[in-house]
Amino acid sequence: MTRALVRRPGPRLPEGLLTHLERSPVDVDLALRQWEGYVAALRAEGWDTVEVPAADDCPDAVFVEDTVVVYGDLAVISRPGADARRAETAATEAVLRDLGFRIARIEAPGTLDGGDVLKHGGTVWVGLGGRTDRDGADQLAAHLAPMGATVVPVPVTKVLHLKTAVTALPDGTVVGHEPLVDDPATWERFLPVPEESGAHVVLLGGDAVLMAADAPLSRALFEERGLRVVAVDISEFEKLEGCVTCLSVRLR
Ligand SMILES: CN(C)C(=N)NCCC[C@H](N)C(=O)O
Repeated sequence: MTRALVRRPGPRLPEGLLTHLERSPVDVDLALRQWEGYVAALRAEGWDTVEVPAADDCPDAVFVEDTVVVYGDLAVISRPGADARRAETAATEAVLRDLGFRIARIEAPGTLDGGDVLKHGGTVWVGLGGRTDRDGADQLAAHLAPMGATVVPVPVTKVLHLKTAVTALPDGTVVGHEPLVDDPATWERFLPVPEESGAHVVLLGGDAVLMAADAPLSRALFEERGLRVVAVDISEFEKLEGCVTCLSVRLR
């Protein structure tokens, strides 16, 4: 079964944290319609979506990816690097527990955001930067080692999260917008993309990827490689340093 966690945006979305961008007005109604479009796109591709109850007091709760790292049947509940986001994890934990996942946690003083964790084929790259520290990465490595995963820490200095800089295509090629990637040589197969949001793909299964609608040149590159692209408009979330990966957690 293919399922994905999602979390509805709340009325305080425009107050979401910003680190690298200037604040610009966020249209809450448009954001909700865009979120519904995102969820509909997942469903149309065969994903059952499970809603973590909304957290209207937490402006950034819609970015559910940051609250957990799921690996097989294990859910490692994060300890977000931003204090303001710590309250978001409890509801994610409750939902995953109910779904039958084993639960582990990143404990204080370590910090780790799910957006800093890129998994592909048994390797787990963890971005060390403003949100995730060495202790958090070490704790994640200890939780995942019994499952055969290798954690590779990598620096993140130019953007918020590792997955703001890079994600992986279905064949493991890592895609990134070079000016925002600390060290493209980290990955044996690295494909530079011309747009910042072209660096963000959600793997939908097979050769299908979900990406933002505002990266047509990157989309064309992916299509030339034989990928089927589903594009969604997420402009209101991009204003808050979000991207397509942040809005869901795929459970396989
Ligand atoms: C891969 N990305 C970018 C994420 N997983 N999360 C984005 C969180 C954005 C939020 N305003 C914040 O600053 O926390």
